[in-house]
Amino acid sequence: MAFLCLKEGDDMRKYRLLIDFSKGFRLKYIASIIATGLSALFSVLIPLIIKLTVDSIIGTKPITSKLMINLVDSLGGRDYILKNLWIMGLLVILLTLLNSLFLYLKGKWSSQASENIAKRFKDSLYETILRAKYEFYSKYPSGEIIQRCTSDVETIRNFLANQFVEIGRTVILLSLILIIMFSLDVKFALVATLIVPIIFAFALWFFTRVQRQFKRSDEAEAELSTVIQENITGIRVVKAFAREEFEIKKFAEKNKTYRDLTYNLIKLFANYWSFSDCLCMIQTALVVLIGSYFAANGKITIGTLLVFVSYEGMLLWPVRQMGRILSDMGKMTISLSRIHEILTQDRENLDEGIKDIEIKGNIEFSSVTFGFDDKNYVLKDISFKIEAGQTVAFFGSTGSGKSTIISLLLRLYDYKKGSIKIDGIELKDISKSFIRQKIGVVPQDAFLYSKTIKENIAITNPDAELEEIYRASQIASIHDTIMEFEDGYDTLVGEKGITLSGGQRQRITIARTVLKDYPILVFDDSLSAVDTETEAKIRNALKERSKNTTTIIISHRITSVKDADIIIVLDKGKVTNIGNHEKLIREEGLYKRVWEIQSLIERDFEKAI
Ligand SMILES: Nc1ncnc2c1ncn2[C@@H]1O[C@H](COP(=O)(O)OP(=O)(O)OP(=O)(O)O)[C@@H](O)[C@H]1O
Repeated sequence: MAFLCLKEGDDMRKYRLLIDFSKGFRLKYIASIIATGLSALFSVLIPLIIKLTVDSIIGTKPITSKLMINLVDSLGGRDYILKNLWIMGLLVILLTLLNSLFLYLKGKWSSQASENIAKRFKDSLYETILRAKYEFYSKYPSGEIIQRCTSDVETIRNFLANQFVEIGRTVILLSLILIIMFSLDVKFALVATLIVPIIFAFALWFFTRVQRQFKRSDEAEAELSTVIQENITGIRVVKAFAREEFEIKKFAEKNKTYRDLTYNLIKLFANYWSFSDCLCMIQTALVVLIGSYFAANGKITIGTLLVFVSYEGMLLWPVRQMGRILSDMGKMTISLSRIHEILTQDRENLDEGIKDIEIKGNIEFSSVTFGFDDKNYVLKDISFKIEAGQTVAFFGSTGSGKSTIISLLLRLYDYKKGSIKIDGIELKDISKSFIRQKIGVVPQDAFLYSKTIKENIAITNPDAELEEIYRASQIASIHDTIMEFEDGYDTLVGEKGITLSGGQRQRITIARTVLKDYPILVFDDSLSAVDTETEAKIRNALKERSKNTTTIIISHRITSVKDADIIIVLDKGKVTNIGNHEKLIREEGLYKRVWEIQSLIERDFEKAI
């Protein structure tokens, strides 16, 4: 899709974005503007027909316009129409109907185009977000991303559906009205437009100023939603720490700020509309008073007076709206920039690199140094070697860099210094999607979708037979628990479904990972909520399942890592000790210290029971 190919560039690029995204719907917009032009024309003709009737059919003023002469002739001539005045009434009804028809078509076409453009924006944003480089997710908070995909797109959709075509309608309507007014009577036209520039300037000034208030009110509303969302998600914390009173007060304060800002906005609008109405009334009164004076003195006809009064009504509303539209354009431009910023994010190139090689599971890190930025290194000169089929554990204090090693293995980030080899091939040369299909990770955060347990497990292998799913769950020691649920594997998980314990969630994510045959398996602190006995059962079942799988375990618990072939101890991004349990409990270092403390606690616990 050509409209998806965006690169960073100057400010005009964001408008280019809009043009690119409207591809295929531009004709609809053109048709919509033509329809709006026609509807404006028909509405402008109505007062002229009334003028013709009053001045030249009922009255005796000669008809000067060629168009009107032709019209009267085609309707049967002046005398015939005078006897059948209903013809003019019918003509007015016909013009009103045509006006309505074209207004309907305008709305229909512009909505179709804007809805489709908004859909394109959302699809593209979603695709970019999913394909973005991993850094992207730490750069933009999720709330911010959601806001750009929803309210920013909505601002653009609204502008394209309503204001964009409205600009066309206003320009056409104003042009027609001004041309007709000035061709009917220049002096009276000047009177009829005397205050119009002031009304327009006032509208523009007000709506530009009010944008800031809108922004503050929007922010206050977003804060209110965040408080609700955080407290509902974290209701256990609220209850456990008896924070209800505090949270209720916090909400009430934010709610008050929001109410005050909204109230302020309503007040501002009330002031604006009353003052603007006042200006419009002065303008209309000027037309009626001076127009009546001109008519009484024979300077203009009654029909002309009627036309001006009608046009004044048609003219003032779009002028006021124009101020709003122009300031909304500013709002739309900001939304467009925010969307443009997301759409120009670098995407991951998943396919580039070596594919279709057999991964056995040999891993070698040589002097790898890595930092999320250029100043602070999280991994410093890391070297180790893992042979296919071995179980390796990373042990270290929190923040020591254990998960970062896995991120590098998955090519979520690229290392700049040192070398990582998988089966002798430099990791950077292997395709990202390929390597991710070969490394099964059970992450720290046991995330489950709002689907059934079966669907959650089968994510890694949607074609898996039920028997295979059962087997994976048995390895993860969760099968019996699932069978105890009323709906078994069809039990729904998530907000509308069953509430699972942390350990149950972890074991379901383990079942999900072992359902597929990965040559390398990673358990990133993913057994922390499982008791040690169940953990041992899971590890034994895993060993039995595949002797050739390289298994990487990350844990703070000695019991989780002590049976590993190699334990790699990390401290502040450096490897401090490497060896098996027996070797490490004899060496001075973090492992020995933690082992001593944990053994002491276990002994005390056993004595107590
Ligand atoms: N995306 C990121 N951007 C910047 N810094 C990060 C990022 N992810 C992790 N870090 C930092 O890198 C360091 C190592 O983090 P890492 O998650 O690898 O530690 P860990 O040993 O797995 O810790 P834990 O046992 O608590 O999970 C920490 O100081 C952390 O703050």
